[in-house]
Amino acid sequence: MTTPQVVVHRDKELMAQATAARLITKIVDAQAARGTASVVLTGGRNGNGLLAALATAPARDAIDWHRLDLWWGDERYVPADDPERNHTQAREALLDSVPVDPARVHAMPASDGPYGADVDAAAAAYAAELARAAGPEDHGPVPRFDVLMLGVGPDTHVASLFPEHPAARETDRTVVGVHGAPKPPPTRISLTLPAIRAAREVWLLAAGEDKAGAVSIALGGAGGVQAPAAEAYGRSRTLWLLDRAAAAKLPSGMYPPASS
Ligand SMILES: O=C1O[C@H](COP(=O)(O)O)[C@@H](O)[C@H](O)[C@H]1O
Repeated sequence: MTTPQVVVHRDKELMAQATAARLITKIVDAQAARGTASVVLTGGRNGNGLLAALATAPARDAIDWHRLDLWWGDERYVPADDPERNHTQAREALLDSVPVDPARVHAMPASDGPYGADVDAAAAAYAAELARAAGPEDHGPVPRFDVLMLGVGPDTHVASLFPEHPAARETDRTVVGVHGAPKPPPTRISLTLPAIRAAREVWLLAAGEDKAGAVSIALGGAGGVQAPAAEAYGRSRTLWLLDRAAAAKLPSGMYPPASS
């Protein structure tokens, strides 16, 4: 487990812009070192805010978009063109305006796709796609993603791993179908904590006062079943990227002064 590092920005707009700049640098460095980069996207307000900031960042053209693999941490199991899909929202915020290679955009299956209503089969198919992408150097069933991003929900959920739900207890499978999620829509697909922990870096995003309780619980020593965000960490780095409102309930000694 890597010890979480906490960075606090003045507000959610600055947090999105600073995280976009951080992500550009990380992708460019990974492409220079290994030829390609792999990033796991998150849905939700902060994930989409980051993608929108990336879309307007002048330095976005430093990324070689053709040599970037994009995966998702979770998906709402609805039809492919549903506006609630994380993939649809990512396309609108960024992906439709940059030259990504469609073969490297690994969207999770949709409910009107080949698996129909069988979300467990859809999750197994995504696990198989991840396993095919993993090389010997990854030493496991998923690639060592360069960056895996997670929006933190007000209840401490990350991806579609909700507190006390079976998916948050999964220790074997890398991707699971989620049934009866407390946040709509109830049927979802999610990476599990073991898959999340395969990433080199895990970045947790939280902005707004409705996230302050979740941030303090997760960083205050809770377990991963009660607070899934608490046990989402990367192999070499775990970074919590917050705005002041989301950090309001943390002890001030836990992080450096917020950027102004
Ligand atoms: O439903 C979801 O919610 C979380 C957090 O979303 P937010 O709007 O509260 O920031 C998100 O991380 C997840 O990907 C998404 O499916």
